[in-house]
Amino acid sequence: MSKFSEWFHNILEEAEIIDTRYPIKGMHVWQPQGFKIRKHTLSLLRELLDEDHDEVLFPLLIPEDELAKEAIHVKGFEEEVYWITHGGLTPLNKKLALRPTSETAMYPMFPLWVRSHTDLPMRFYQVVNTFRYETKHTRPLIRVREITTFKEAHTIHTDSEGARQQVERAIEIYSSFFDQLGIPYVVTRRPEWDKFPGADYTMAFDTLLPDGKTLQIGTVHNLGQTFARTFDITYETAEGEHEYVYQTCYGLSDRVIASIIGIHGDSSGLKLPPIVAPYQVVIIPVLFKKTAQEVLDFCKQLQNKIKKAGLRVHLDDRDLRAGKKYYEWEMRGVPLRLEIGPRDIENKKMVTLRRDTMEKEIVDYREDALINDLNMILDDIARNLKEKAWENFQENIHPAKTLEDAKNIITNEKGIVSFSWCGDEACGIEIEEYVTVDILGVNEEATEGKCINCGKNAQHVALLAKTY
Ligand SMILES: Nc1ncnc2c1ncn2[C@@H]1O[C@H](COS(=O)(=O)NC(=O)[C@@H](N)CS)[C@@H](O)[C@H]1O
Ligand SMILES: [Mg+2]
Ligand SMILES: [Zn+2]
Repeated sequence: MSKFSEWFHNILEEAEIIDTRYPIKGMHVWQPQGFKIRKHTLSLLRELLDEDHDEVLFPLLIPEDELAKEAIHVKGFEEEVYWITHGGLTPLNKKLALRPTSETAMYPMFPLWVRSHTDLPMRFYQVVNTFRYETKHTRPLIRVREITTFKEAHTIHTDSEGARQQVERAIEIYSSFFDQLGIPYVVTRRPEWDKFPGADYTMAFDTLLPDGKTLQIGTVHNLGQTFARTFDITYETAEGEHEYVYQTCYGLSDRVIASIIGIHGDSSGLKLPPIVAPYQVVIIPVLFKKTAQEVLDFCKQLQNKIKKAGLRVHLDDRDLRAGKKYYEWEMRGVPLRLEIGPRDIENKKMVTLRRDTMEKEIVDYREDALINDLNMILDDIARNLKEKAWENFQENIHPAKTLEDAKNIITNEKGIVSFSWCGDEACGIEIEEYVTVDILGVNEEATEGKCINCGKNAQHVALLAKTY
């Protein structure tokens, strides 16, 4: 996968995921196949969030003075904000920002919603497009200027313990989400110098793409009371006092879909986890002159049976060579293919091809157990995709004893380097400069050992990697 970037761009085009020919850099079109994958990914995410969040929808535009209120936050975004300056031919007396994220759209409204401690906790999320004028190299789904699939959650709590617990809860939700997609990840606390602008601390999910670079696929921020003070979000305590609230926010984006494609894909194309596949099963009838009608009739009722059981199934009865059909559905990543010919019907057999292993099998066609048999295979495909992805991920985490080791690993193998770190900012910046990549953060406390750079006692096991 040394040519991962080329492979990635090709498969987006060939599998008709998105069309990057839209005439604005960093903004792309979701085509039907990609849109379906996105739709199924989002329905899985909503299922997880709807447990204890309420979905809302805020305006896209943010008044300039609201955006500017939180100094650190606006500093972090001032180079990335798109502005609206006119309504038709009329210049606006107040510029309007396109949301880069929605803290400054939502938080001016929260004082109108939050009155008493009995109103809390509140947990909202929205799935919207956000806009960031990314100056670094844009890449489809990975670093875009219109983030079309931005899920942002924003929660409000009476005390810091509530916010801390919500951060843990968000990490559980994201872990379950990525686990169901078979995407491996490491969770770290971002270094002070790389946290979300305005946050007390940032927890981040990083995965690894086949070119050995990590991709930040989700972040959870503990905002403390910073935004509450800026936007005057207070609640009345049981004792009739007024206290500032504590907040968290956590976000995911199109990068989740980039990871599904990039991590599970292979040289034949997409390999989709059944849970997000537009078609989970494709039926290919093997047609000969004499028996074509009989086979087609059989496959039609097979398709109806599978559809009725709630599986997404497609019958490809086009007048095309079978081999052409096999190539296409393998490229589009359909998890399971059934090939049905006249002899199979006679012998009560069917030929299955699993996209994850590319293994063909002749299995019994068991009329009454068919749906169960198919679900067993699909579940096994999901499990196998996840296992293979985690194996590969873990193989690419390398411990480094010295800075030299770290630099060599990053230069030769890329991947993720784990090392002992004192946790001191100046030392951390020195390490980043020497190894010329980012410290992802710390993900567990170190008990013994010396800092890889300054020799002081190590406080943490830290990770570093070349990132997107
Ligand atoms: N230009 C971009 N293209 C694609 N995904 C992006 C881009 N910028 C950020 N993301 C993704 O969006 C996630 C959330 O963005 S963020 O800035 O870290 N956090 C927020 O905006 C907070 N308001 C939480 S919702 C990031 O973890 C990253 O996965
Ligand atoms: Mg950014
Ligand atoms: Zn150190």
